[in-house]
Amino acid sequence: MKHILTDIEGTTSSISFVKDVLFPYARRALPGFVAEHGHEPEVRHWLDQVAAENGGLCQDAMIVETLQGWIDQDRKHTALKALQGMIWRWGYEHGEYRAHFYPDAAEALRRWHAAGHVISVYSSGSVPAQKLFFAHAEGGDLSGLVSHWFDTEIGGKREAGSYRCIVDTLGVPAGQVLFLSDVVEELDAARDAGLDTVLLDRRQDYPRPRLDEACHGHRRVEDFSAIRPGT
Ligand SMILES: CSCCC(=O)C(=O)COP(=O)(O)O
Ligand SMILES: [Mg+2]
Repeated sequence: MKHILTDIEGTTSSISFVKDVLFPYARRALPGFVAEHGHEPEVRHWLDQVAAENGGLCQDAMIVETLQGWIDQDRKHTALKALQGMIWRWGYEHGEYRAHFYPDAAEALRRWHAAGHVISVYSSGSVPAQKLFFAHAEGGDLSGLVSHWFDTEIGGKREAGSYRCIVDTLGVPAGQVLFLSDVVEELDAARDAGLDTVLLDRRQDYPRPRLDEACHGHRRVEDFSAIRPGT
């Protein structure tokens, strides 16, 4: 059976949900979260990393400002993603929002799982954030469909080495893994590592279709119903 490795934002779920709901929520909650939890070792570890990487920022207010700037720039920094995940937990658990999934994606993930395909996730969102996202999916908990979770602690999504590490962890030949993403550079890296690839080019996220050379030779689909994982 084929292993399916999927991205989240722009692939299973809309970019707008992440940019217009999750990011602003984290941006607003960040100062209060750092004031309340900044002394906890798990939080302090990431705050100190941000401080050290930015010339030794000495006040939490400066770290918060740096992190808010990164949210505005959509930086996929591991420390920011870890802290965002901790903040989003409260919002999910208190019903502030549910994670958006395109119906075709939720349906295909259920069908592929039932058919025996192994499903894994690779997203810039931290692993705890990914698990929350799937557990609080709009149409019901999807977390039980996923066997393995990967984030940027394994490496950047545009680096072939990350996909080699993922394939090693999965313990299957690279050619048996199908990677789904909306970002061509991520698919290029996965293909360099020997994975099969499909580009998600959803009209809701990318109003102008990416055709021909913009697809870099990756198979292009507009939703999950057109994907056949094979055997
Ligand atoms: C799953 S957590 C919310 C998504 C997120 O923070 C993010 O950066 C998503 O990036 P992706 O790699 O899934 O495109
Ligand atoms: Mg994406």
